[in-house]
Amino acid sequence: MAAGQIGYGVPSSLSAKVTGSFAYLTIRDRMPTILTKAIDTIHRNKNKFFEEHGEEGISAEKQAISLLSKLRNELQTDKPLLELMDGLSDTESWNQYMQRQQRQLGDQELVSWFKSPWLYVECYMYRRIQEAIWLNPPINNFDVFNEGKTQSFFESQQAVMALCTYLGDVQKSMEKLSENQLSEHFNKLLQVSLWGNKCDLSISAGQENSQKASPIDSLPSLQSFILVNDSNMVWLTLTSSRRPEGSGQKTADRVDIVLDNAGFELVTDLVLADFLVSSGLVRHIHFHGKCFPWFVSDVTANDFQWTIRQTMAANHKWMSKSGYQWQSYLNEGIWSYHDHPFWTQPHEFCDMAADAPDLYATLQEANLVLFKGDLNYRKLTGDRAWGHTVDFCTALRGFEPAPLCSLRTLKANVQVGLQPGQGEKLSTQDPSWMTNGKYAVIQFHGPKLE
Ligand SMILES: O=P(O)(O)OC[C@H]1O[C@](O)(CO)[C@@H](O)[C@@H]1O
Ligand SMILES: [Mn+2]
Repeated sequence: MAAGQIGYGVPSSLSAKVTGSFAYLTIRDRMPTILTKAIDTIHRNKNKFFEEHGEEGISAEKQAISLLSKLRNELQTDKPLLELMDGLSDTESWNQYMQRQQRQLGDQELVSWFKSPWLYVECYMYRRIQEAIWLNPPINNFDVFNEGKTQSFFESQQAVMALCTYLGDVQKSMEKLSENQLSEHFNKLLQVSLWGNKCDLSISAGQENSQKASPIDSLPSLQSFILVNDSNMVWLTLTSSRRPEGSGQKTADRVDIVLDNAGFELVTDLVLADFLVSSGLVRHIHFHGKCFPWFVSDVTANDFQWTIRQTMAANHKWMSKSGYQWQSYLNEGIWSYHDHPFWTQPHEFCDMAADAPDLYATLQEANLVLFKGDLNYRKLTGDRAWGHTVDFCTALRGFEPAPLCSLRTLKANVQVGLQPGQGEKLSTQDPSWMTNGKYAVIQFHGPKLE
């Protein structure tokens, strides 16, 4: 077996054990910065807590800050990870996962920030942030990342208006569109949703990272940065799901979108979902979001509802029209929002069938599952040191609930399914191609259709 492999053909997890690696730099530099910002945000909201809850609010603020400072110190001094203490519904499962990690490490050393898999410890940090909040009523509903998410939405208003206007125009002429025109619009909106993923707040450690230009106009110049483009397979999957065979019925029953970030990215996902439904390509959309604030900018139920309300309230005809349309899709059950604790756990997706069989069964009902973003890609591939030419299917290790597609800009050093030599060429041209968010993939796995 080659060095760094845990079983036949399965490479080891990325981790900060490799000094100087992206994982190492993230844990050493970016994660403490995120914790410092969370502490600062709580502190800045002190007056609000006092106004709302009096002295109790102030002491909860102090206590939450002290837990987060302690967490930052544990991280920076590579202390062993600690069991969660908050007794919530997912606590036991997190603590069991820690035992699992410990068994893999053996009894020579303890599970710790710089020794354990990067995916695991990064997820664990967000769960510990949440523990610090949950343990401190009356501020236990506070979202430390809310300000950044709402700011990113407001700063992208120009782009959102341009996108909603484009959608409105397409919808006006929808009846007259040829199959080719429909597929062109589909490709554009798929790519807008792809590049929407450039705008997450975690890669920039919470720095402003919004979209200002018109998203449709930017597409041609971004085309050459798409390293794998399986959009044709996605289109064929949608159009061949028109069931039953030969009946002339034109609609795939369900597409699931596993959401990533709030702000501009979420709007691009909603616009794509609106197009899929209003064009008659798809009957239902299930959105999957997070149960609590996660990886700085990820969508929670609160962000999802807030975004739709803001879009409805916009002082722009096409934007507010879109917002009202989205709300009515939700009211009519054409769209629905779901969350499941598995999305805020550290597991690789190949574990889903065993560890969250109910969620796996839900995804099996979809004709297509779209996975947005970098973290979902890391979980799809297990965040492992795969060679670039390894098949996507191999890296999925049996995770195939339904035809699936990852829409991801590259922000972590795992990328499979490239052509021989493609990775090497990119490394020469742009050494940070895997982490600078400039490149992207539309990577599909499912039955190959003609
Ligand atoms: O929002 P996305 O696309 O999942 O990106 C988040 C990514 O940013 C990072 O936090 C950057 O380190 C990665 O850990 C993570 O994969
Ligand atoms: Mn994210």
